[in-house]
Amino acid sequence: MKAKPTVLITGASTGIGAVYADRFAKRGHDLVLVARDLARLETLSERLRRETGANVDILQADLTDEVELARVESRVREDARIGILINNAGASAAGGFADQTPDDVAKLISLNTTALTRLISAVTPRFIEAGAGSIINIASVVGLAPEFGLTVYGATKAFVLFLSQGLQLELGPKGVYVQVVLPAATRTEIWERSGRDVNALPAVMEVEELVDAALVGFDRRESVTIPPLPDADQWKAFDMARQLMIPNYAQVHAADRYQPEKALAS
Ligand SMILES: NC(=O)C1=CN([C@@H]2O[C@H](COP(=O)(O)OP(=O)(O)OC[C@H]3O[C@@H](n4cnc5c(N)ncnc54)[C@H](OP(=O)(O)O)[C@@H]3O)[C@@H](O)[C@H]2O)C=CC1
Ligand SMILES: N[C@@H](C=O)C(=O)O
Repeated sequence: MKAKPTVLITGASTGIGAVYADRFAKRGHDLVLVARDLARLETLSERLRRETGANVDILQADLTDEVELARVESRVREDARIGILINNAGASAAGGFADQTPDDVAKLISLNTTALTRLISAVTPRFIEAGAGSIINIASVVGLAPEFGLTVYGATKAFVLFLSQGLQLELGPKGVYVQVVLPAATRTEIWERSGRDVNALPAVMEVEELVDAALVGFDRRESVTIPPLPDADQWKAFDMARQLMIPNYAQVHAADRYQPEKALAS
């Protein structure tokens, strides 16, 4: 029987990534776990080896560090057993845009977008060659809602959504499946790490429920999975409205409302 693909998960030391690790190990996959906290990665990998018999490798890396990121890129580029890449590592930042320093902002962009994109870029040629492979990108509903006030974080998640949708169009026909997952507030350390009190939120999903729901979407080969959204038709209508505008962008002239003579008259 053909071996199940190995799953490389970034941000696997805790939270959403650690639950993905648990679920894929229980489904019979070997794992490569990536994060900075070696002790936590070891504790998790020992448990998963013991409980499931999975082979679990650890890659300790700070994905905002170019040299350490390059090691993870080499691994996904060269290890032909890795057939599923889960780009989960991510962080938020305390305060609003004006409270965040240029360094805070750069670090957030580097982790949430640059590292994620570089890993996809490293793995893609191999997946295309194989005509198979899956990429799961963890975005956020915050990427759809500037109203939440997490401006740079939300912008990175909007990037992840757009990137994933573009990759679905480009790589889908080549046999590569790309899923983007948009959780809403989920009980993990991200809140405390970014100076927010999770208990002050109006509704919080437990992390196991979030991951199990995202995996239902994965098994259905959904392109966009929004576990907390009760009515899937709302997303479909939103995406359809976007697509309906596309043919209207091809114009030789600016719209009437921007014609200077008409603008003056109105
Ligand atoms: N929880 C929520 O409410 C929501 C979360 N998300 C997204 O889900 C993903 C997972 O977040 P969540 O589990 O909640 O957060 P956690 O803070 O619980 O976990 C984040 C994970 O990313 C790792 N990580 C953080 N910084 C780095 C780094 N520089 N290099 C490598 N690994 C790093 C952490 O490990 P270590 O510290 O060991 O490096 C940890 O394993 C993120 O992309 C987040 O944006 C989306 C919507 C809602
Ligand atoms: N993790 C949250 C923000 O910090 C979210 O994406 O809802």
